[in-house]
Amino acid sequence: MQLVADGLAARRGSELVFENIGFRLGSGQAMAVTGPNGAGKSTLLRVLAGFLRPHAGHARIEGIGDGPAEIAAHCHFLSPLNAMKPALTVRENLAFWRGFGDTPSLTPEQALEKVGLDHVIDVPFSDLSTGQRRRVAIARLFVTKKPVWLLDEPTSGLDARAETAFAGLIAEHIAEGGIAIAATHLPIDVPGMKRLRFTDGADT
Ligand SMILES: Nc1ncnc2c1ncn2[C@@H]1O[C@H](COP(=O)(O)OP(=O)(O)OP(=O)(O)O)[C@@H](O)[C@H]1O
Repeated sequence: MQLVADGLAARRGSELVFENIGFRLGSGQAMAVTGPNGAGKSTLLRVLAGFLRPHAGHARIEGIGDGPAEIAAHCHFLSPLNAMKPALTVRENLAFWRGFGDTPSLTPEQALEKVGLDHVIDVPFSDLSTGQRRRVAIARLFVTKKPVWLLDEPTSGLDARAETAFAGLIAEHIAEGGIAIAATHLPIDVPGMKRLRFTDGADT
């Protein structure tokens, strides 16, 4: 499996955010996307996930198909907003996401163990701390299995220990043949991680 971007350009409103972005990531590879605020890192992830139509170029997962629906079905998108319902408990939120995907994987209990948070399983999401919310959002990556992880500022709000643990989870995911792309301002210590740097304006 390969995630391929060819000559990608994206607009937000009338603004050209970036152009001419190309890369190829195979199974077992991870890439960090870095650059200043507003450079287009989140926009790139949204284009890759199929949420935004590129202005030019295209993205595809070779071996799967290149339609936006096929790509979306094979990607987890971890947004800074966490995508959890505040009034539901952690268990209920993770059970919802587990039922939502095509390929259920770990149970909510097992996924929470991955992020060291099994003790909050029956707590409403709204009662968690910022870092705990982020860790529950990370646990979502494990309740359904998808080979491509698109991670927008995944370690924001995490303490140093949780940051290291999450780098280990990414390393585990790619060792099992997955692909991960993280838009980040904070270094993520995954051995062999590739880099794509956006400069102010748009090019690499
Ligand atoms: N929903 C939106 N509607 C219109 N313009 C947007 C929208 N979201 C982002 N933009 C614009 O697109 C450009 C790129 O934003 P993007 O969020 O991709 O940057 P980023 O590199 O992820 O920034 P940050 O480091 O602050 O997260 C910015 O100029 C921003 O103002």
